[in-house]
Amino acid sequence: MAEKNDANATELMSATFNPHETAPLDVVFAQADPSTPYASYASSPNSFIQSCPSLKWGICGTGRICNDFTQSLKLLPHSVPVACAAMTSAASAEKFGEKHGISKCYGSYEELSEDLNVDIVYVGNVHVFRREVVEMMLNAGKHCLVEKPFACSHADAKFLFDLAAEKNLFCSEGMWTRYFPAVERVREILSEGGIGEVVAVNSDFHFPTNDSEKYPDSPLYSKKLAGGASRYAGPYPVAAALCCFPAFPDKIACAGVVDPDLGIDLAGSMSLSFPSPEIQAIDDSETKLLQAKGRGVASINFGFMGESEEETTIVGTKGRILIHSPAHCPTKVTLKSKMEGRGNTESVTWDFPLPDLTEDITNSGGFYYPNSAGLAYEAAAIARCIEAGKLETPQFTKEESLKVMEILDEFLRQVGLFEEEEIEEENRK
Ligand SMILES: NC(=O)C1=CN([C@@H]2O[C@H](COP(=O)(O)OP(=O)(O)OC[C@H]3O[C@@H](n4cnc5c(N)ncnc54)[C@H](OP(=O)(O)O)[C@@H]3O)[C@@H](O)[C@H]2O)C=CC1
Ligand SMILES: O=C1OC[C@@H](O)[C@H](O)[C@H]1O
Repeated sequence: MAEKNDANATELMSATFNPHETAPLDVVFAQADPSTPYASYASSPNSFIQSCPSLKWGICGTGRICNDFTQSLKLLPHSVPVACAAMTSAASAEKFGEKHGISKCYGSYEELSEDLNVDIVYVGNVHVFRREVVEMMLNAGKHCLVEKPFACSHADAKFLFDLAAEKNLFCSEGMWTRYFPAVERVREILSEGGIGEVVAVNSDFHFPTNDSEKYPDSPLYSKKLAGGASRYAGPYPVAAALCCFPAFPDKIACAGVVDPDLGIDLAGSMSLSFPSPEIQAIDDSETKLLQAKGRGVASINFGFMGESEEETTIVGTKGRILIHSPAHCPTKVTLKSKMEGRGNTESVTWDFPLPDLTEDITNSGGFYYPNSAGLAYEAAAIARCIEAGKLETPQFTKEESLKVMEILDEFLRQVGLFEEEEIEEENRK
């Protein structure tokens, strides 16, 4: 295997950006197409996240991911959390507000929805309440960024996206992976045909929860709160597969480990096959393959019972891409281009370091979850989209969210856990 220091890679690596440099940027993002933020990273790295337009955020929930998202906003001078709300206690909202310098702290989500100063609500409480909370925010005229999983069923997700469209509001699932420059780079390689036609994707995400959560008194293990590995970890590898294949899978074969007492899935695996949306085959003279575009397989697995390497590999007719661990929030990508002879590749790696933390972030306790500073990429992209009048982001569309939900529904159905009516009923309690 040859290691190549590709000129492009060197250029990108030396373009490691410092988010604390003053952004000279009135111009770059005024001109930037919100669909190509990666290009902005490459051409003007020091202002990649800093120069996004202003947006006033309301934070719905005061748990761990809400902490991390709010901390990440501190990297964006123009995106400001102006209000927060807790459903479990007003004291929790006060404590959260004090920690993050947010003056409006509400003891109910209704009050947050009525705050006229809030442009967009980050919905980061447990997902079993998605339908009622997002519906409330949309009905109050708020744009919404909704943590993954977007909802607890495809039906609920469709209902909420339709409502957002009817109200002409931005609404998106927080599939933050897609906004990492490393993933933007992957999409660029794919669209340039850098690995030929994609034929397979392998993606895993197992994180251990029994050492960090009170077992079993955590929402992760609660059937009533829609716990289970497929909803907490599953969206990432499913979305990784969908990033590479445009069609909906024609076959979904699932297996899972279900805890009979808890009634939730502790681990799962899925084999997906994707049909070809284009009937004509491509006669690729280099690979001597007759390959139908978009046809391939994905193998994904996820769980709560151990810690996996957490990588995504995308295999193409002319090479492969490795999204290094942690693949759901990656900073490193390797392209292995196929050379003559089996097993021979030429490899080039790109690093996209996370933004440095501000003192404010460090002094207020930093982050709970790995690489959460990268949530700033998502927040910045959304601010750009909203300013451009877009109702979703090109990085992760509503259509893709709906596909993820449909596949997760199917997983739960095949392992005997999907009771649509029961979940919907729970949502409304
Ligand atoms: N993108 C990412 O990297 C991550 C996303 N997530 C997603 O974010 C969501 C929340 O996860 P996380 O922050 O880790 O969860 P936490 O347990 O830290 O917080 C959950 C919040 O949900 C609300 N809640 C309401 N009822 C309950 C209940 N009975 N038990 C516990 N919480 C309750 C509370 O809201 P309140 O504060 O309003 O009272 C609480 O703060 C999940 O949907 C998860 O999938 C989680 C981790 C990382
Ligand atoms: O989305 C997530 O859910 C579970 C977490 O442990 C993980 O780090 C996170 O990104």
